[in-house]
This record gives sequence, C-alpha cells and structure tokens, in this order.
Amino acid sequence: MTAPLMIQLAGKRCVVIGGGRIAARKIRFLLEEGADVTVISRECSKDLQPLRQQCHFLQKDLTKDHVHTIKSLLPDACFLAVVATNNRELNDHLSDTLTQHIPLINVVDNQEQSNFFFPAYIKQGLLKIAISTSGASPILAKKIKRHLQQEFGPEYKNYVKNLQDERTWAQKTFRTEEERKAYLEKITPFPLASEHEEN
Ligand SMILES: C[C@@]1(CC(=O)O)c2cc3[nH]c(cc4nc(cc5[nH]c(cc(n2)[C@H]1CCC(=O)O)[C@@](C)(CC(=O)O)[C@@H]5CCC(=O)O)C(CC(=O)O)=C4CCC(=O)O)c(CCC(=O)O)c3CC(=O)O
Ligand SMILES: NC(=O)C1=CN([C@@H]2O[C@H](COP(=O)(O)OP(=O)(O)OC[C@H]3O[C@@H](n4cnc5c(N)ncnc54)[C@H](O)[C@@H]3O)[C@@H](O)[C@H]2O)C=CC1
Repeated sequence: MTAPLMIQLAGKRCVVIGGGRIAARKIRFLLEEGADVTVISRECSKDLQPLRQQCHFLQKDLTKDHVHTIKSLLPDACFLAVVATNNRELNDHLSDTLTQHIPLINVVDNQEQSNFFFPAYIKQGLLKIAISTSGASPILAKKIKRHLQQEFGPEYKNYVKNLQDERTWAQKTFRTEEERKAYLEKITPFPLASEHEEN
C-alpha cells in the first residue's frame, strides 16, 4: 500500500544503482528536484551521458560480494535509493542491505522491496499533479497524465504564483478566517480557460 505525500528532495543525498535507460529516467527526476545524486554503475548509458556531469558517478561492476561492502560506497546520510540494474538477483541482494541504511528505497523491478514509487507527474510551476495506480498499471498512469496535460497547461504557472501572493496578502490583511476564505474563494476561479482554446 502506498500513500501520496509531497517531499522535499533539494540538497538530499540520493543514490542510484545502475546507469541504464530506467536509471536515467529516475536520475533526471531527482536532479530536477535539486537532489544530490550519486550513481553507482558498471557503465554509463547513452541516456545517462547528458546527466553525468550533474551526478557523482562511481564506475563499479557490482557483484554479490558488494552486498557486504556497499555501505562504504554510499554517501553519508543517504536519504533515498533507487536500485535499477537489469540484474534482478543483484537488485534483490542489494536492496535487502540498502533497506537497513536508507529510509526511502525504490527497486525498479520489485514492488515488494520498494517503500515508495515514482508517480507519473505534471508540473506547471508550483502546481504539481502526481498520478499513481499503486503499481498496477504504469501505462494507465502515463495515459492519465497525458489527458490531464490538456487541462492543466502553462497558464497555471502564473495563476498559481499569483494565488500564492494573494494568499500571503490575505493572511496579513483579513482579521477572520471566514473573511480570508471568502476572498480567496472569489479570486480562485477553476477551471481556467485554456490558452489554446479559441474565445
Ligand atoms: C511500481 C513502479 C515503481 C517505480 O518505478 O517507481 C513501476 C514499476 C514497473 N514499471 C514497469 C514497466 C513500465 N513502466 C513504465 C513507465 C513508468 N513507470 C512509472 C512508475 C512505476 N513503475 C511505479 C508505479 C507507478 C504507478 O503507481 O502507477 C512511471 C509512472 C514514472 C517513472 O518511471 O518515472 C512511468 C511513466 C511516466 C510517464 O511517462 O510520465 C512503462 C511504460 C513506458 O516506459 O512507456 C513500462 C512498460 C509497461 C509495463 O510493463 O507496464 C515494470 C516492469 C519492468 C520489467 O520489464 O520487468 C515495473 C516493475 C514492477 O511492476 O514490478
Ligand atoms: N520501474 C520502471 O519504471 C521500469 C522498470 N524496468 C526494469 O528496470 C530494469 C533496468 O532497465 P534498463 O534501465 O532499461 O536496463 P539497461 O540495460 O539500460 O541498464 C542496466 C544498467 O545496470 C547496470 N548494471 C548491470 N549490472 C551491473 C552490475 N553488476 N554492477 C553495476 N552496474 C550494473 C548497467 O551498467 C546499466 O547501466 C529492467 O530490468 C526492468 O526490469 C523496466 C521498465 C520500467
């Protein structure tokens, strides 16, 4: 079972084991959120190549024996791990050990060993919409994201920023919660007319 939470990743130390296509997708997400990412992998794939300079890259051919020494390769106070090699058995062994040292763990080929999943995700400035099917169908999550992207276009960037400023102003200005709520309800129309719609 998973529950949705919005989490601060800026400056957090994260480790990704494996440097292939799927690892690169998760690394891109972590870097965009400002995480401090260490990658441990035998190779750096062409998907990872453009991100390599933004990570600490440790080239290692991991074996089952690393299960006992992996801790020495991890950054201090590591907050989150993604285990993403294409070797299911190695992923299994590493995950068992990493779980003992790192609070958040995602194993890309094993839902049971993961304590969080990556959702499909829309970002328009401060507005973030995450979609999960609890691991049942990542493709449905992707399709729902594409559908919602039509509704939540770039017009939401400024809109949400302005609402934040208005709310700060209202918190200073109105004396009662009732008045503040009434004002904020009034200035928060939804849905916005899409920028692409005519008239
Ligand atoms: C549990 C979870 C764990 C996690 O990765 O966090 C997970 C697990 C697995 N995915 C697998 C396969 C695929 N995943 C995708 C795509 C995405 N997968 C994502 C998330 C998640 N995938 C988490 C649950 C999300 C939820 O709750 O719904 C997305 C949303 C976000 C992201 O990856 O960042 C991203 C779409 C993002 C976007 O486009 O916006 C596609 C389609 C594609 O690539 O186009 C396929 C091929 C089709 C298929 O097989 O279904 C496999 C089988 C691997 C194997 O072959 O063995 C496993 C392993 C398993 O289920 O055990
Ligand atoms: N969660 C998700 O969203 C998805 C998960 N998957 C799973 O992700 C796994 C990885 O897929 P891809 O990235 O496409 O594979 P890939 O073949 O592109 O990459 C595998 C990476 O693991 C590294 N690696 C393999 N053995 C290693 C070892 N002994 N030591 C160090 N590094 C090692 C390789 O150097 C390579 O960088 C697949 O096995 C699949 O089960 C696949 C699709 C989606």
